[in-house]
Amino acid sequence: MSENPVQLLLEGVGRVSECIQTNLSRFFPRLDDPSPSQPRNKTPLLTLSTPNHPRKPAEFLNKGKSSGPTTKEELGRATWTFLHTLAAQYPDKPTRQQKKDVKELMEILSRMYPCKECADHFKEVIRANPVVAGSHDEFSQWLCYAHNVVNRSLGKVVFPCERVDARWGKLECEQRACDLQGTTMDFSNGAK
Ligand SMILES: Cc1cc2nc3c(=O)[nH]c(=O)nc-3n(C[C@H](O)[C@H](O)[C@H](O)COP(=O)(O)OP(=O)(O)OC[C@H]3O[C@@H](n4cnc5c(N)ncnc54)[C@H](O)[C@@H]3O)c2cc1C
Repeated sequence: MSENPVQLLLEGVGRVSECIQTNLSRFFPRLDDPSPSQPRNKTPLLTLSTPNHPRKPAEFLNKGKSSGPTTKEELGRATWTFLHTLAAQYPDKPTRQQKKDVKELMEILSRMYPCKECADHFKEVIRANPVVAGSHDEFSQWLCYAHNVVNRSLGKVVFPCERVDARWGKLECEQRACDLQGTTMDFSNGAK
């Protein structure tokens, strides 16, 4: 038992909390319990973090990320990961529909990206540099260029686009099951 008064207080509150939870859980079974009739693990609904109980509250809700609202930077990194991974898997010979979809996706992003100043800036970026998506190489290079325009405007280092395929490989997926299928015949009438 610790002699530190704050520690003692926390331990006391922790015990009261566990007692309340044990009693409450008799009235409110956990939704994820596969069989209410079987004995369940006693996982408290709420835990306090003390040196003796080092569980972090809400850890399970937010794996690997500090709690709190998503920042502009986190959103940006996640979105670039999505976009560059999409480009890495974009087929060498995309279908007409895939070329149309990828352009529309960029347009939608420039209207609906959940950071208004970023969306407005991206609108200008794609207006000045229309999407080029006739092949995997074209689209991944265009995206790298567009990302660099954003990088420059934020005073960040410009990425060497000849290394884009090394940085953003295809998604790891058994037997390439995640690859987007393209076409071996191009019916696009030269549309890029
Ligand atoms: C469409 C869009 C518009 C944005 N507009 C703004 C804005 O106006 N204002 C603002 O503050 N933030 C904006 N952001 C967020 C910003 O771009 C960054 O994502 C954020 O600042 C975090 O930057 P970061 O340094 O962690 O790396 P990020 O720029 O997020 O890049 C992630 C990783 O991608 C790699 N990378 C970097 N450049 C390239 C490239 N050219 N090609 C390929 N890979 C590359 C690097 O390995 C890097 O670590 C925007 C994000 C998006 C998706």
